[in-house]
Amino acid sequence: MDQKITNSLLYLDGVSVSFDGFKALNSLSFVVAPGELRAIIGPNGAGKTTMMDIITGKTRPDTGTVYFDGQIDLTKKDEADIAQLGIGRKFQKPTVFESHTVWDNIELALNRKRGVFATLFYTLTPADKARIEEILETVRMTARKDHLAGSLSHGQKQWLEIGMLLAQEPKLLLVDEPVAGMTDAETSETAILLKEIAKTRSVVVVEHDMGFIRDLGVKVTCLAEGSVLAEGSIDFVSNDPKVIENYLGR
Ligand SMILES: Nc1ncnc2c1ncn2[C@@H]1O[C@H](COP(=O)(O)OP(=O)(O)OP(=O)(O)O)[C@@H](O)[C@H]1O
Repeated sequence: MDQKITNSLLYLDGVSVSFDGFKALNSLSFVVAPGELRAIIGPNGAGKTTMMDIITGKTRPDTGTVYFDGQIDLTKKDEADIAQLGIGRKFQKPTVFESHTVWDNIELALNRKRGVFATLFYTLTPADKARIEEILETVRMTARKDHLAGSLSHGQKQWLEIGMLLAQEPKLLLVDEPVAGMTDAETSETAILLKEIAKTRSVVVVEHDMGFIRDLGVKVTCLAEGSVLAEGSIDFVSNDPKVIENYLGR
C-alpha cells in the first residue's frame, strides 16, 4: 500500500459527494499525521461539516478514498464502527448531562464503552478514578468536579464535553467550532487545551475565529467549494490571494 496512506492517521483522496446535483465536496484531498493538530477554515458552505460527516460515516462519499490509521477503509464502515475505531466528534453545541455533576459526566462517558448492563454492576477501579482525575485536570474542571454540569458557563460545558470524548480514548478527535460563544479568556485557554490534547492524539479543529487559529500555531487547511484552496502556516494561508478573495476578504 502507498506509504502516504500507511503513514497517515487520516487520509482523504479525491473525495466527492453531491446533494441533489450540488457538489458539497469536490475531489477533496488532505492528510493528517499521527499526533497532528490541524486547523480547518473556510467560508460557509465550503464543505467543512460534510467532510466531518464523511469521516464519521454519517455520509457516504460518491467517489474517493478515506483511510484511517494506516489501512482501515472508512467508506466501508458505519458510524458505530467508526466511533469504536477511535474517532470522536464534538459538535458545535455542547451536549452534557446538565443534572449530573462534572465528575459523573466523565464517569458516564468512561462507562459508555462497557455497555448498559456492565455499567449497572460496575464499580470504578483505582485506574478509572485516576483517569477521570487526569481528564478533569486536562479540561480545567478539577475544582468544579462536584458542580452540576448545568451550572457551568458555555465555555466550561464545551471543555467538559471534550473531557467526555477523551474518556473514550479517541485516536482522532474532530472538533467543530469550539470557541463560538466563548469569552476571550476561554478562547485562549481552549487553544492551549487543544494543543495539550494533541500531544497524545490527532485533533482536527474547524473554526472561523482567526485569532484562535493564530494562537494554535499549526498547519491550516482552507476549504472552499468542497476542495482545498490553500494549505500551510497561518501566515502563508492568510496571505494567499485566493483565500483573501473567497474567505478573509468577504
Ligand atoms: N444533507 C444535505 N442535503 C443537501 N445539501 C447539503 C446537505 N449537507 C450539506 N449540504 C450543502 O452542502 C454544502 C456544504 O455544506 P457544509 O455544511 O459542509 O459547509 P460548511 O463548510 O460546514 O459551512 P458552515 O461554515 O456554514 O458550517 C452547503 O451548500 C450545504 O447546503
